[in-house]
Amino acid sequence: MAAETTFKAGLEDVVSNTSEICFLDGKQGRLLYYGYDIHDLVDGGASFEEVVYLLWHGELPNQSQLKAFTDELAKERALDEPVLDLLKRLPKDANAMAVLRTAVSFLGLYDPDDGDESLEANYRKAARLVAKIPTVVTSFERIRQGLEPVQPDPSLSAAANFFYLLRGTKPSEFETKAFNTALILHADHELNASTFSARVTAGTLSDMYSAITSAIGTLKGPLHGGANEQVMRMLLEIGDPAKAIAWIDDALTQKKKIMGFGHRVYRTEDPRATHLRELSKQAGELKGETKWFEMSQAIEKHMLDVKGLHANVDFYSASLYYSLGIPTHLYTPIFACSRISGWTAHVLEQYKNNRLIRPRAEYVGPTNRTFVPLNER
Ligand SMILES: CC(=O)SCCNC(=O)CCNC(=O)[C@H](O)C(C)(C)COP(=O)(O)OP(=O)(O)OC[C@H]1O[C@@H](n2cnc3c(N)ncnc32)[C@H](O)[C@@H]1OP(=O)(O)O
Ligand SMILES: O=C([O-])CC(=O)C(=O)O
Repeated sequence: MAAETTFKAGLEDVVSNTSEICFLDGKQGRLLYYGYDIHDLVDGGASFEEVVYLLWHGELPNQSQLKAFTDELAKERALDEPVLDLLKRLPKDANAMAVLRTAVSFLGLYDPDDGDESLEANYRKAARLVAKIPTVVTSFERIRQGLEPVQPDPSLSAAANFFYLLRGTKPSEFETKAFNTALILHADHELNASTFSARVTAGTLSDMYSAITSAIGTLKGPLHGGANEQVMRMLLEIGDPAKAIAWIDDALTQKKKIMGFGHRVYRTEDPRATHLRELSKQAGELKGETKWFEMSQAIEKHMLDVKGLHANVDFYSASLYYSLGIPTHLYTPIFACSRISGWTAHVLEQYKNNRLIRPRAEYVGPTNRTFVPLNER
């Protein structure tokens, strides 16, 4: 049937809304949050909390604004008893992203602002989500390991607190700095699939928790946030840097996608990979085990040579997190611990200037068929 509008597979390059939050230049490899280049935020020593504030308010906080904001976030980190109870009752071998999706949906029922759809209430819900998601991720991991969840430490930054909740001990300066950088780099990325899905849900004027639950389910897939875990599984399967090229060639011959490569928007180096590559190198050196970094580098070079594809954000985050001693199945939940800042920023922006998001499909099925009653078929 004649299409009323042009069909673009995967909505490639289709512009769905205006946004002030994130500027992405796929040709130049530039990524800006509210006009600030991520390289400047990282090299200038910004904290993840400053970036969250920027994404929600469009301006960097001054010192007293930042103090009030970090205090607000730190106060909201602990989980209510029913949520901890739920985590204890879930199957111990459940997928960590499925647990997060379930727990976030459940958290909404206990939010004191549940049912209040004012913008002020939605900012408070956003703060609770940013604060509590790392607690959900780490608490379930400890429960899974047969350990008691740890109480959040309000004196620690978001980055340091994550390790504290996971291990019960404070992280090193390098671990905190590396993780803070990873959190900043994953915070927002314009209309990626999970953010789009959050905006579609918010666009029906459904609530914040529904929008974020949609986003978590979307991030989980291996073509999106789930790729970082698949990258590490690939590196572990290869096992030896000397075997990497043959492994990749074999996978490419079988028309398999190599996880951590390619991007819908970037046609050059993903600017986030620049930092993650360096952090992965440093983390490997500090650990005295550089093989995962070396293997990653060999694969990166080969993929560029034979396929012209660059590493994306998920590629070097894998070997970085591995060298930081983080279990592989937590890599995608960690992505969510950061991206929750961008998701909530986009949901708030959607609420402020809402229009239902409802594209069209180009119909390619049959038409004008004659109905035959059941007893005649
Ligand atoms: C946080 C993030 O979401 S970053 C992305 C994380 N995802 C991954 O790393 C998974 C691996 N990468 C991919 O699957 C893709 O590159 C995506 C999903 C990121 C982008 O997909 P699209 O924009 O739809 O590109 P598409 O899949 O059509 O690829 C275009 C061509 O490049 C090839 N290609 C793209 N990525 C890869 C890859 N990782 N390995 C091998 N070939 C690839 C495709 O096979 C296709 O080739 P063809 O034209 O000969 O058929
Ligand atoms: O923008 C995208 O399509 C995927 C991505 O890199 C991200 O979500 O960080």
